[in-house]
Amino acid sequence: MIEFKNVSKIYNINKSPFHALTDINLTIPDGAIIGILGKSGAGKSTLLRMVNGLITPSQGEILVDSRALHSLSEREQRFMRHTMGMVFQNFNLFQTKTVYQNIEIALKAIATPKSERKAKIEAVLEQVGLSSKIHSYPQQLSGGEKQRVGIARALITNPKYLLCDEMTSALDPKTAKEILDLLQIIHQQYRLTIIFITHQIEAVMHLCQEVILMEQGRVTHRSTTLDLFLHLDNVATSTYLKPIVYDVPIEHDHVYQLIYVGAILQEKSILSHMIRHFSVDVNIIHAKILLIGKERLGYLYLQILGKNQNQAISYLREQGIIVNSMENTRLLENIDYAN
Ligand SMILES: Nc1ncnc2c1ncn2[C@@H]1O[C@H](COP(=O)(O)OP(=O)(O)OP(=O)(O)O)[C@@H](O)[C@H]1O
Repeated sequence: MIEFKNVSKIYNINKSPFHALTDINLTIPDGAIIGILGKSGAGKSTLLRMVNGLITPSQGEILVDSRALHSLSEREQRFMRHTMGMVFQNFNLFQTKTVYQNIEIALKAIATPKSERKAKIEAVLEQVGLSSKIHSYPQQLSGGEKQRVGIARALITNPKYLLCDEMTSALDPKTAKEILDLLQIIHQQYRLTIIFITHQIEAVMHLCQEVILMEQGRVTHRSTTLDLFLHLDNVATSTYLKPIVYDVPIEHDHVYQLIYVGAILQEKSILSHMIRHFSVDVNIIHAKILLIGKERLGYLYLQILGKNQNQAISYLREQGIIVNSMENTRLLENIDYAN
């Protein structure tokens, strides 16, 4: 388990203090697969690098498996670092070394006897689907393959924690998805704790059960990923997430946003029932289905007209559907696309 207790980090920039992290309190339980999401400069990398002691806090403390990092001797810190694998956006591979040699470096660091290295490296390369590239150099590999080497190098020391720093940000969407699928398999197989920092919400939606949002050095939200999208309107810092859901201007009156999990609308014929029973007119403005892990989350924008409009909406809510009025929403004007 990893715990942050009142952790702050102050950098000195041109002799002025700069608060990169402010009063972070977090617990990351063993076996979690957790996404830390925020815009560039939010403090994600600083936070991640504190977990393995690469950056020390200015205030507060970090506990790994109930032991405060700052209280560890140098030898103990080295040992603790070996329980943590790290994967980077830019792969951090030695260009003049082969795939085999790049991974061997990690084994040398923990003094694995030479006689044991070959079998371990072959096994981990098979695991990440890269056996055929064992003697290739990084420049002979695609981005996805380089990241597989990065993952293999992180896994070879049997870490308990996997720290992922924007690891899919340099990859095209299809390759990124393949890498995330691989991480999921690794997570299931080894029950690793995975901390995945990113500014890509799509990666979090695909991989992470839980999400932490960061803004300007603070944690502003934590929930399951599904809950984040069920209640996006309640999340103060979600303006740059909203285009995922709201990508059309809503110019009509009496438009409501319906949010529901799974296929409940079709299975229970809810809309047909509502239209018949309450004699309302319904126009579909926009519809979208998001995949959160294996769960389907539906967003439906409906114009609902008629004198029984309010009863119809109450009925939808009784069926477990979240209904938000889009009245007075100036959607596109409010969206901050920069991230
Ligand atoms: N060594 C440093 N010295 C001074 N300022 C720093 C240092 N490292 C980071 N910062 C500043 O701290 C803030 C947080 O940086 P950090 O890299 O943790 O953010 P991030 O969310 O990971 O951003 P990105 O997604 O762009 O990597 C930024 O404003 C950055 O400029």
